[in-house]
Amino acid sequence: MSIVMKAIFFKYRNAKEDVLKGVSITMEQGDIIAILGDSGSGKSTILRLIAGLEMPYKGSITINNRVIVNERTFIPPEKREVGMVFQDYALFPHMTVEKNVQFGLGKMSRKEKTYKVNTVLGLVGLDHYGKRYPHELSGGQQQRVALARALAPMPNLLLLDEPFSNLDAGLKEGIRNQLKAIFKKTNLTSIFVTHDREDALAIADKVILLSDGKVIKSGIPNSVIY
Ligand SMILES: Nc1ncnc2c1ncn2[C@@H]1O[C@H](COP(=O)(O)OP(=O)(O)OP(=O)(O)O)[C@@H](O)[C@H]1O
Repeated sequence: MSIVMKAIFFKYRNAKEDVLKGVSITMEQGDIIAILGDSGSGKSTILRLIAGLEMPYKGSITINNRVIVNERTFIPPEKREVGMVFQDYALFPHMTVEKNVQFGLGKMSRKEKTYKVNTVLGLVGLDHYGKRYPHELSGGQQQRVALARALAPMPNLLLLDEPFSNLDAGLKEGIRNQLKAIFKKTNLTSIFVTHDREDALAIADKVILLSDGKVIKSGIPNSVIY
């Protein structure tokens, strides 16, 4: 899954200024990309555009050489096979872990669903937690359930918005390493947004430094962050 964003310009309705001012990013299959930047620099907006929740007024995005958006094309979010994990990873409190993960799997037999749910729970190290409810889990475990839920439909691309924001320092390091291992094992292309240089250094293959809606630097973590 390679993704190419080319000269993207974007403005929110009712806003005066462009939020993205000619953003170009290239990602290769299996890459873990970190978008690093200050609050308000436009990081989440990039994810929203890739997911299809917003539309640029100029530029194009292609996934595996297929145009998903340009002046003439707009592939709707549900047809993009893109998974997303949001900042607050809201799990459904009244559903067990299994049911939470199953949510969004669409049409398939019960047997198939059970297989998928068990596979992804195994992947995130929560094999025996399927029958628990979210409030019976730690913050880090809840975050892993959210990740399992996003992985279950086997997306081509996973977008993560500040996935570590609600974790304390101790938990964070463990989860970062686990995430990296899962992504490498599945060869999943992933993009995560963070304002924390440590996160980017620890997990990314490539870092995109964003400032005021523009990419000001990109490359391997050590060449971008010091
Ligand atoms: N729905 C919206 N309507 C108008 N302006 C918006 C909307 N969402 C975001 N913005 C503005 O767009 C800019 C970029 O927001 P974005 O959420 O992409 O930044 P960010 O880098 O992810 O910030 P943070 O790290 O604080 O989440 C900000 O100035 C924000 O106020």
